[in-house]
Amino acid sequence: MAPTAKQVDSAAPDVSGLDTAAIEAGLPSFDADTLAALIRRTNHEYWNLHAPTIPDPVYDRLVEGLRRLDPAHPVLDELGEATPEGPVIEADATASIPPAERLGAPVRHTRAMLSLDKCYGPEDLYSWTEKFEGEVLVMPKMDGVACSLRYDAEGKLFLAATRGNGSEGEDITVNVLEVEDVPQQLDPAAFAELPGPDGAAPAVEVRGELFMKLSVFERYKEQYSNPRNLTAGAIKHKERGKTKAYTLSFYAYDLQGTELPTEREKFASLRALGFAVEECDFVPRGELQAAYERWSARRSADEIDYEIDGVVYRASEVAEQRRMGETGHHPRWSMAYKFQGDTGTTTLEEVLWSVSRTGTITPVAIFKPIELSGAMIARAGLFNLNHFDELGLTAGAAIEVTRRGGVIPYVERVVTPGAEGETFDIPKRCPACNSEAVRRKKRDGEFLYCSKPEGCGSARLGELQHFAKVVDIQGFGPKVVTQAVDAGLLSSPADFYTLRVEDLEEFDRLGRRSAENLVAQVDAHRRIELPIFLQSLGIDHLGKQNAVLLANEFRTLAGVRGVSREALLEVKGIKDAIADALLAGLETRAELIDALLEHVTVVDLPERDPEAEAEAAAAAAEGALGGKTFLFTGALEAFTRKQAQEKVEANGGVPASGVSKSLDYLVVGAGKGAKSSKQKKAEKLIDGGAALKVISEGDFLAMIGE
Ligand SMILES: NC(=O)c1ccc[n+]([C@@H]2O[C@H](COP(=O)([O-])OP(=O)(O)OC[C@H]3O[C@@H](n4cnc5c(N)ncnc54)[C@H](O)[C@@H]3O)[C@@H](O)[C@H]2O)c1
Ligand SMILES: [Zn+2]
Repeated sequence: MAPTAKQVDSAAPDVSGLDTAAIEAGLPSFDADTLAALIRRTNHEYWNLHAPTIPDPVYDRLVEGLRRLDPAHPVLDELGEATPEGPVIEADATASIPPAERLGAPVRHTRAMLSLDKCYGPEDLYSWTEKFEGEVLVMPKMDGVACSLRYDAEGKLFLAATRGNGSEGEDITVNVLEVEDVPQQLDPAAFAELPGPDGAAPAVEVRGELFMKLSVFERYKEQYSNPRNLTAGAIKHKERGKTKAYTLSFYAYDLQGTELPTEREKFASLRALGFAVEECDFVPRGELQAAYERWSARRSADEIDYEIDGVVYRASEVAEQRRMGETGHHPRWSMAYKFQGDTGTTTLEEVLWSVSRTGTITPVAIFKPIELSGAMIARAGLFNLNHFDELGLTAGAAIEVTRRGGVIPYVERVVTPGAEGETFDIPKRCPACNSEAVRRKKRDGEFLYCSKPEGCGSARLGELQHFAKVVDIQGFGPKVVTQAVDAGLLSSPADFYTLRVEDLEEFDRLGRRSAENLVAQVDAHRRIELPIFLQSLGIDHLGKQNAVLLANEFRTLAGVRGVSREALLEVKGIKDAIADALLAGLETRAELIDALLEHVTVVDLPERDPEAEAEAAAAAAEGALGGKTFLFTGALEAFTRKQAQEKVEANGGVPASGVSKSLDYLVVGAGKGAKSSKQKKAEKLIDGGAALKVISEGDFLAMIGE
């Protein structure tokens, strides 16, 4: 027995609880079944409930993800609206049924109304336009309800149908007759001139979008969430005579059934036939991205009276369209470039130059954090030098930022330049290794490169991992560090301290939980003991042993930084060559040290007290803690709990597991926080006469002579 729909559903993964953030985080790792289940769920929410729960760009990524993993998946044919109940009527056969009798009936389109292929940036757009010859048509991507209109041999409208699921739509003819924008009779002169196939009369089909102007929607905006939903409701109204009052509009974007050779001629004909074609343009190839940006700017500035969610490009030559053909999903000769989620305006603070492992030096805009499509964004890569030059960034400029594909932060344009007009220069040298920086032309624009990428990239990866390892920031294996470097998030060890959950969770197979752990790890290491700090810098000859030696000798970071060659040579074990290497290393790392100090506190050693040192040395020799028991409580600052226990054991003491009368010392951490229950219990015992002592972290360190 074939499984019923219900059984199939219960076998599908449960995705009902996933919200936008969870979906975005999981996208890179979802399998085909999960993607399919999510697409089914969000389709239903969007088309049937008219209540989408995720932004369109995220939905589009789900579809794209599934198309990549399993192009033949049945869910990909289920996109769109559910077909209404009842026997399906062929489009041509509707002509013999009075429109009023077929309102709401399912209608089979003569040719499927396909979806559109999507691109998310200038790279995809330009590589698509390289696939054909001739002019490119650019139109707004209207956010309304797709509609097919069919005219008979006299040029009279006999059918209007929705797109539905692409192959079958819904009859809306009687209602469309109430839409003034839709001609019921084509202009006879223009119609007579249309070239039909092989000299026959053309069977004209006009496709376009029914929509409601924003100025009209004003009247309804209290009761309806958006003009598209209201348009859908108005055009499918089951009661006669109700549609007219909504004053819907129609944008014609496709004329079929004629032998016109170009889109230019088709659009001229549409106008002559009586359609009010909104703006559309034939744009030189070099200006396709600019056309997108112009529509985006006009939309942000409220200069257009209808909702659009992107622009649509189309190869104008019909011969090229035929050559390219279509997939089951979309024509290959058209491309939608959709606006990406929210757009926001913020203030540009700085431009950093981030060096990838392979030596590409990319400008990164740093701006005042803004929330876009549910995430806080504070930086955006600037793609290539052409984009950087075109933007004309100045410090303090108001910039418009989007998330491409609903995810990737992108600086669209400068809204107003900064008051001071301070510009940003393209660096002459690689910020990572100081080798010369060179400009090179590639297919998709000009880029900046480090002239010595061999040493540059791998050396920096090593430096970053060395830092994380020495400071004991866990979780930053080569995979994570590599991705962070490639994303422009990490180029110096100081950058660990500015990593944010939102950035990391985008990484391959990472997810929110792990991203949070990584950031927590970094946060837990904002106090670094001097010897560890010195060792973390990755200076030649400044390994663990010499770091401890220098720290013990010079006590403070300032002391180490200001050390003279003579003073260094007086330290036992430090010879000429090593002293020189250390001094040179400290100098080249000066910037790094300063950058780190903006995020971390280096715990210096206490000032030297020769007497105490002698005592401590003597005590250490016989085991300073003499078999006493120690327990630690509260937030320890100078060492971890594990290190504390090791110190107890190394100095002849015994770590205890709880507060009791037999405990000798309770060591209270120097970190802030409420009194612990251990400390309260210990104080009670002391009040009751126990010999137990409560001491500070510092007292403990003094006992063991540190
Ligand atoms: N957020 C969600 O949960 C959710 C769920 C399902 C669908 N959606 C959204 O619904 C939309 C429908 O998806 P799709 O892939 O079927 O459509 P699409 O995005 O591929 O666009 C195709 C449609 O664009 C319209 N269009 C507007 N202007 C046009 C022009 N100038 N030229 C050609 N076509 C033009 C046509 O009606 C056509 O049917 C998408 O935007 C998708 O993101 C969202
Ligand atoms: Zn370099």
